[in-house]
Amino acid sequence: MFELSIKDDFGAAHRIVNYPGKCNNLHGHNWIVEAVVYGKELDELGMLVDFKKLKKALKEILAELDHHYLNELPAFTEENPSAENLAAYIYHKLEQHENIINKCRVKFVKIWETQNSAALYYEEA
Ligand SMILES: Nc1nc2c(c(=O)[nH]1)N=C([C@H](O)[C@H](O)COP(=O)(O)OP(=O)(O)OP(=O)(O)O)CN2
Ligand SMILES: [Zn+2]
Repeated sequence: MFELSIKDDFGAAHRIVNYPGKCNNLHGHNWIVEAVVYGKELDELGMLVDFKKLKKALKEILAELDHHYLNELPAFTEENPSAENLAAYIYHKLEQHENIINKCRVKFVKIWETQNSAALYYEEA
């Protein structure tokens, strides 16, 4: 089995609705996102999936979040844009991306909200 890991980041505003503290207020983060994919079969170039394609896929997904007020996006009007929900959102977008689907599986998405706090989303195989 082979695993590939990439990282990217985005900056946005959010609030955690009903949070009993300051995170209920509008504030921002520079989130750092790590995505790990895995698979068995390499292509004729000896690659699971080209890092360029993998990074492009993640960048496209993060571009829809970057410099937005996350609570106003359709994905986060019903649930808070917490680190957990953001990690799950990115995971599901990535697994459906044309550069990923049929080439490899997403193992996890990990998102750092601050230097010291991160959430990781994965699904049982
Ligand atoms: N499990 C989670 N807990 C919290 C989340 C979250 O997404 N998942 N989010 C927040 C807030 O968004 C907050 O901005 C982050 O809080 P915190 O890690 O406490 O960051 P601070 O910079 O305020 O850290 P201090 O150590 O308090 O300075 C809260 N919790
Ligand atoms: Zn926050």
